[in-house]
Order: sequence, then structure tokens, then C-alpha cells
Amino acid sequence: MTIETRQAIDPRHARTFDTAQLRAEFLIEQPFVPGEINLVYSHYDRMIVGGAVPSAGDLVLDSARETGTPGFLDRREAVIVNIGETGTVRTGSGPHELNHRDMLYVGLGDGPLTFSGAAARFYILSAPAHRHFDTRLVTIDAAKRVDLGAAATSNDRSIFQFVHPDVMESCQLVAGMTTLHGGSVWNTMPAHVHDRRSEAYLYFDLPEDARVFHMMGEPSETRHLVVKNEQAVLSPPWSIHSGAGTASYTFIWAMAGDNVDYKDVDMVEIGDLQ
Ligand SMILES: O=C[C@H](O)[C@@H](O)CC(=O)C(=O)O
Ligand SMILES: [Zn+2]
Repeated sequence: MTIETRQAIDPRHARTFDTAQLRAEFLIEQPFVPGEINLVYSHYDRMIVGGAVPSAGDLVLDSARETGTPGFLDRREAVIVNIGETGTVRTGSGPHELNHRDMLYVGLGDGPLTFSGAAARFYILSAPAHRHFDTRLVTIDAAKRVDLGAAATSNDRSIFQFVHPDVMESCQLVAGMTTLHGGSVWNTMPAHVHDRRSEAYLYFDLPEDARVFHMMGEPSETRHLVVKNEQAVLSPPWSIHSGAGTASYTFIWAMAGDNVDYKDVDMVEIGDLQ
């Protein structure tokens, strides 16, 4: 298992970054490595973001020096999303079968996690937690669907809220999936920020020869990251997080911070973007 620590970057510092520095701090280039668990420990709300690709054999996430606790989930909760084919995640309380796009919420203390499935690809999210909620599998049918945008503005999309107060309780993690409908390529425009919560994006189901231009930065200092399929982006509390693809795609968004209020966002007027 590898864990890379990323410091929380001050927006005044981020303004000075060139492309390589922006990518090194905010892009997770290869979360999915066959036969490995590969994580980033971010100091933005101490979110852990990464992947597990069991392929040949089981992979176990039991402990990490970075958390300073004997077990990885002793003081944390997690969300696991399968973006590959059917696989199994065994938690302390038992096995859970995850089909493509299912999410598993794992409550505080319910580790270790064992990942299996020859063609499964597990996206891993974790944040500190203050109490236990029962581990729960949330399928796309159980998620709350919100349709937003329109074809005329190239942002016709469905937002599926999986770990969200309307569906289930959690401590900090709020997570879901947004699918762009055919021909639509823009997510989260008009853009927003939410200083109360950090966010992470994983773009997937994007053709190999397509790219998403992920918009980030303070509204008055925007930057972009060119992102390919199955790459993740860390979005600081001070940053917009929006993207336009050269093709349609799906992404997983997840937040952690002071509240779990999905609607608590500060919208950015289009005229205020620079
Ligand atoms: O705070 C909310 C997150 O940025 C995403 O849920 C937004 C999103 O999926 C979209 O508008 O397409
Ligand atoms: Zn957001």
C-alpha cells in the first residue's frame, strides 16, 4: 500500500503555480494501480482519496501510519465506490457485494477492509468521524436523483446523491455521482465554492482519447487541470470545481468538512469569474 501526503495549499500560493505544480498538488494521476492500494492523504479536511484494484488477489486496508491509530477506521468513516465490474468489500461486520457504480458506506470502527474481484476497481474515500453509523450498501436505485442543467447549455445531467442526509446519515462524508447525458459536457457551471467543505472529484467513463478541462482556483483566479479517465482532483475549500469534457463522462464527488448540507454553497456569478 502507498500513501502520499498532500499539504493544504494556501490560495495565495496556488496563484503562483505553473502547470506541473498545480498537477502535483491537486491532481491524483493514477489512483488505480493493478494489484495495489494507492492513497493520497490530503490535509484538506484530512480526506483520504485513492483506489484499490485487487486483480490477482485480495487487498487489505488495515492500518496506516498517517492516521496514528491502530486501525485505519478507528476514528474514521469511509465510502467505497466500485467503478469496475462486480467485486466484494469485506468490512469488520461482513462482506458486501458491489456492482458497477454501487457505493458502500463504512462506519467508524468497521475495519479492516478487504477488497476482492478480478475486474473490480474500488475508489476509496475516507474522513475523520466522531461516531459510528452502520455500514450500508447504497445502490443507484436507492440514491436520490436530481436532474439539473439543459442540453442547450451543454450541462444536461443527473446527480445521484448516495451518502447524503436525504438517504442516510454519516459524520462528514457526503458523496454521489453525476452523469452527463449524451452531448452534454459541462459540470457544475454556474460554479460554486463552499469554504465549509473540501471536495474530491473522480472522473470516469470518459473515452481514453477524451479529456476533461477541470476548472479550479479562486473565482477571481481560475486555473485548469487537463484530466483523463480515472484521474481524481482535490478541490480546496476556496476553489471552484467545474469541468468541461471533450466527451460526456461521469464523476464521483465527495465532500468532508463542517457540515453535511449539500445545498450550503456560495454560488459564483458568471461575471465574477476571471
Ligand atoms: O457541492 C456539490 C458538488 O460540487 C457536486 O455535487 C456538483 C455536481 O455534481 C454538479 O453540479 O454536477
Ligand atoms: Zn461543490
